[in-house]
Order: sequence, then structure tokens, then C-alpha cells
Amino acid sequence: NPASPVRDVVAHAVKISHFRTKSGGTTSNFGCPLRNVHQRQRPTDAASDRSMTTMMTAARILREEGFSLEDLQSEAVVSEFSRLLTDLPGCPNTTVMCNADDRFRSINGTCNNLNNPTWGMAGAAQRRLLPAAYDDGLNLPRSLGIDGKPLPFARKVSNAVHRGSQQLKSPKLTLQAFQFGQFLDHDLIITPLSNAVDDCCANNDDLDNCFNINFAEDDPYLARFKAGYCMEVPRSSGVNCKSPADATVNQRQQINDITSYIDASNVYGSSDERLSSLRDGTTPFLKVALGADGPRLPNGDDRTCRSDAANGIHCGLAGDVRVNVYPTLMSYHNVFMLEHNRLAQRLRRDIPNDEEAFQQTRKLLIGIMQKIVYDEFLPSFLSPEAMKKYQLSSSNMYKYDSKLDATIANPFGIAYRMGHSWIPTLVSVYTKDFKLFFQQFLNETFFDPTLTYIESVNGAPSGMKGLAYAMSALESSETDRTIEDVARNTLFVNPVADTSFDLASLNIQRGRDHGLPSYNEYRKYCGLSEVTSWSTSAALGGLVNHDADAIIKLEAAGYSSPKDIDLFPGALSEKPVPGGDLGPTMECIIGDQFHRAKFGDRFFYQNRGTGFNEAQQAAIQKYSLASLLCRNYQFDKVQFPNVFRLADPLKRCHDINDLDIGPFRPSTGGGDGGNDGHGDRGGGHEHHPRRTLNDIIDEIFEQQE
Ligand code: HEM
Ligand SMILES: [Ca+2]
Repeated sequence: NPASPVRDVVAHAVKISHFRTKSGGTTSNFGCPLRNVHQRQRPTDAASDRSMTTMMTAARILREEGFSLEDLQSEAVVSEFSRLLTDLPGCPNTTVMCNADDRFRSINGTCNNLNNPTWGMAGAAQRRLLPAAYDDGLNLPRSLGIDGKPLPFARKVSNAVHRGSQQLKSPKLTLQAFQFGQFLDHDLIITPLSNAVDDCCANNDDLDNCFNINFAEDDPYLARFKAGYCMEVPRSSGVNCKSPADATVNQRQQINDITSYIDASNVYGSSDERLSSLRDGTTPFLKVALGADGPRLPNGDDRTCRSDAANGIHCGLAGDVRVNVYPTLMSYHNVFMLEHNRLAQRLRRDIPNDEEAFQQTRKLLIGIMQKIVYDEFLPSFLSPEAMKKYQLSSSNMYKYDSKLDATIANPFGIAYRMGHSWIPTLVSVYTKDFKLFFQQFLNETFFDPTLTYIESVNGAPSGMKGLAYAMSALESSETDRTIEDVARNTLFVNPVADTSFDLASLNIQRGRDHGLPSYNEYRKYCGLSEVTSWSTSAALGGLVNHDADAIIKLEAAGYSSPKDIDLFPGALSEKPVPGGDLGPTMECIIGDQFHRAKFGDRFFYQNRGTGFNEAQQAAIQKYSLASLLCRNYQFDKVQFPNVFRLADPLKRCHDINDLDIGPFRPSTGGGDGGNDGHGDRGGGHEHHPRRTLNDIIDEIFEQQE
């Protein structure tokens, strides 16, 4: 009877675990660079991570004692774990109560799907497309190939596949695509890291919590990565759950800490607490700080970036915790926050109730974000075939499908890192007429908001705006398997500690950490041919999706079988689908996720009941990111209608219409005549005798124009 030794065994494991992790828990800023990126949102997480470790240790002991994987799924074992380990992170429970009449989406994504209220919520386990391929079937990272030989080191794959000619420019995409791409990612997913141990390099063998990238040989490109160097990689936090792909097995699943819907959670946060830290009291506005060049993102905790408070350089605060990672990302957070306040200023005149005005503004901004994603961003790099297959264009008929789970797919979190290929070598600040003002190596600016503080004096652009001008003046890096050395060799470089990171290696390692099966398995999942041979003739014959060079590089990476290739390097090496920038496996994983984020979102802007009516939809569809940038950052001219497309002509902002706010007014439903882009700014105080900080800032803003 497998139940009888359970108590003893689990108790034993608990003891071992407490001994091992007694020092764990707190994270200090700039200790572990990756923890700074993936900052946790809940204070109790370290305890949950330790309980998870205990459970996994106990599971291993049980297996050594002859328990099968199936025994471990038994009610007796599962309930004993939950009894002893009160902090054991649970799978999302399904007892959330919903009100079907709620007019606005919840802040944490619950109750979007009324039959499955936890779908897409913040804190949900990521959705698997295929059963996990953990070494032990439960928890340990995928480290072995199909013949049982170890997979090549992630860094070795990175050197062979992702290193290449630097600074090749995309012939199609402006740098706006790169930055909006990351900003959008930060609306969709953040995978929290295990906090069970503080120092992963000192706990290299603790595979429950750490999966460092180790070097057994001299690295050919950087002395820093010498034999024995440990690139510190905490594992993603685990929850012990069943996945939809393999509903019979409880196994380690990864979490998404933010809402999976495109709901501007990067602007508003994914919890009430975060929203209330961002909102200006109970007014319809978001908080701002008063910068030298007008309102800007409010100040956050100065320990969350390389701040310099003595010189007025502060970290920013936004809906997503990664706002400070990189200055142009911050510039995007900033412009969407400003847009919220601009729209709120216009809407509040007709909506006297502050809460209603806030929610209506939020809903409108989300609609605008969705329009930009589906009609501007995705078609700038997905093939027409994928756009059609996944019905991504707003011109497709819309019908909400309550059977579609929009929860982020685990492999999407790896595949969508294709945007790392767009990362440029330099971060630039340009003037309004697209002349270079300042340039710096991108990796020198990580976690450093200084560039956003450049003041607009003596011909200088303001920092937030100048970063945005540069993104229209420049190209993204070419969409290919090459990742610039600023991210591949010197990501988060620390010359004092003599440490550095490689983003490509991390993407590969993270896929193995999550137990993602090989690239070949995803090809099969997507209905594509298998990768069966290294021979270039076979690659060119049977595998028309590969360029010959790619297959040689993948072989040189040291995989013993082509069936072992990891998802990220394999899918990023594919030959693009005609008319698009990505190969068929990327398009399959990314296309399906965006299909779900559209048709599986009950509050999608095109869903008439809960979204917008026809006139409102039409107004949103006429608006554009180009116009939004014009209004808030006072561009002179910008690519129009699609800022992501290099080929689109530069149009003067003066000639680009503002959003027609008329259809969003509750009573009139008529046009507002505000299409000159200026007409609707002033005089918004009649209905609101109390002047908010935003009113004052707005006045300053208007005086400057
Ligand atoms: C300055 C540019 C960028 C830097 C420095 C950067 C850095 C990072 C880092 C350090 C991680 C975590 C890696 C790990 O621990 O596994 C990450 C994750 C990720 N990145 Fe980037 N990235 C950048 C741009 C982009 C872009 C342009 C995109 C997409 C268009 C993107 C998509 C993603 C995605 C989807 C993840 C996974 C997020 C999660 O699950 O938590 N990133 N990035
Ligand atoms: Ca979201």
C-alpha cells in the first residue's frame, strides 16, 4: 500500500529541505540580475517555492522507494503533501464567483471566461501544447537527447547558431517594432523565478531551484565566459498541476504572473494593489511625476533601477514591473500612460462619475492597444497566410468563442522571444527632425533611466520623446537567428563581479527548465514535416523550411540528433514563410496565441456586447499608433498608416487625425469635431471644480505647445 510510508517520507523530505533552504527568501537588488528582471509580486513566494522543493524532493525519494509516477498522482499522496506543506502553491482554483453583468473586465483577468473564470488570469499556470518532457517526468529540466546523451550546453548552441554578422538591419521594420514588441510582451507574460535559494551559483546542484548555464570549455568569444564560469539562472517557479495537454499527470508547471489578455496590464497592472499605486486617487487619471519636460511616469522605488536620486534620476512606476529594464521600453510605458490621461481629460467632461470615467478610459485605451496589435503590429511581420489562417485582422468577422482558453502557452513564452533578434546594438535619442542627438551601447543602459531625463533645452529633444523619435528614424535588427552581441555576450555585464549574461543561451536554457519538448515535436504539433537528417540535401529536399546554412549551424552546435534541437534555435532558424519574417513553427505558436487573445477575450473591443458598438469600433480603427505618438510626443512626421513599416511614407502629424471621441460620449453619440488634433484639449474644468495634479500638469503642457 503506497499510502503508508508517505507520512515518514514526506516528513523526512521536509526536514532536509528546511536545512537546505534556511537562508533563502529575500532577494537583494542587483544581486541576481535575472531576479531583477522577473521581480516577484507576492511577498510569500519564497515560502511557496521552498514547499515546492520539498514536495519534489519527497517525490524523488518516493520514486527511489519504488513508487511509480501514477502512484504519486494518488489521492493519498497528493493530500498528504497538501496537509504537511501548507505553503504548497496550488493550481488555480475554479471557485471564483463572477458577475456576468460586469461591464468592465476585471483587473486580474478573472471572470473573463464565465465558464472557466481562471482562464487567462494573473497567477494562472501556463498552458501546455504538449506534455512536458522533464527528465524525471515531473520536475527536472530536459537535459538529455532521445539517445540518452546530454544535450549540448546552451551557450554552445548560442555560439553556433545565434552568433552572426552584427548590426544587420531589417529591410522592413522600423525600430518601433522592436520596442512595441517587448512592450506588448509585457502585457502578456512574466514568468516568476524561484526564490527558494538566494545564490544559485553556490547551489549549482540544486536542480529544483537552479539551472545555471555552466561552461565546461573555453568560450571562443569572451574571456569572461571561461571554463567553470557560472551564469546564474534561477529556475522558473513551479506549481504542481495538471496541464490541459496531459490532464492525467500532476507535474511542475510554470506561472504567468500577469493577465494573458491584451488588456494594457502593462499600463494598469494585474492586481488591485498595483492599480491603486498607479491611479491618482479616485480621479479618472493615472499618477504622473512632474518632469522638466512635462508630466512623466510616476517615481517608483529607487531600488528597482540604477537611480541617482541626488541628481533627480528616479526609477519609473508602471503597470508592469519590467518598466525600468531599458530606456526605450520606459518611453513606451510613458506614452501609453500619457494617452490614458489625455483620453480621460476628454471623456470626463461627459462622464461626471470619476470611477465611470476611469473605467471607460481604461476600456478605450485597451481597445486602442488591441487595434494596434492586430491591424498594425502583427501584419508588419507575420505572413499574409498566417494573418488569414488565424483570422487576426480586424476586418475579419468577430465572434467571441467561450471555448478558447487565452491563457499564455508555455512555448509562446519562448517562441515570442523571436523579438530578441530585433534588438539593436545602440540605443539612440533623435531630434524631432530625425537627426541623431545621442547614442550609447544598448547594454550600458540596462536598468538606467538617465536617457529618459534629457531635457529639451538648446536644441535637445526631451528624453522620453527623443527615444521615440529615434525608433521611427531607425530600423530594427534583421529578423533572423542572429542576436546582437550586446545581448548575447554582454547582457547585464558587471565588470566588478566579472559576470555577464547571454540572452540566447537563456532562451534555450529556459525552454529546458520548463520541460519543453524539442523543436521537432512542435513541428509535428504544427502539422509540419519532421526533422530527420542533418544532410543539407535532405534539409533542402525534405525540409524546405530550412536554409541550408541553418542546418549546418545546428549540427555544429553539437546535438547528437536533429530530433533534439531546442525550440528557440530551431524555430528561429527556419526560412520565413513568404511575405512574413518568421518560419512556420514560429507562426503556428505565435499565430494561435494571438488568435486566442482575440476570440477568447470576452471583452475584445470588437465584441459588441462587452466591447464597443459599430461607430466606436470604426473610430478606433481609424486611430493609429502613429496618431497616438503624434498627439503625446509631438512628432513632426511619422510613418503612416503603420509606424512599424519602413516602407510607409512619413506623414506630417498635422495631417493625421486624432481619435474621434464623439462615439464614446455617453449621451450624444455624435462627433466632437476634434479631429484637428488640438481642438479638444483646453477648458476641461467646468464640471470639476477641484483641480487635480493632472489638471495643473495639463495646463503646463498646453502652454508649452
Ligand atoms: C532591450 C531588449 C531586451 C532585453 C534586454 C530583453 C531581456 C530579456 C530577459 C533577461 C528575459 C528573461 C530571460 C530568462 O530569464 O529566461 C526576457 C524574456 C522575454 N523576452 Fe526579452 N528582452 C528584450 C527585448 C524583447 C523583445 C523585443 C521581445 C519580443 C518582441 C521580447 C520577448 C521576451 C519574452 C516573450 C520573454 C519571456 C517573458 C517571461 O516569460 O517572463 N524581449 N527578455
Ligand atoms: Ca495582460
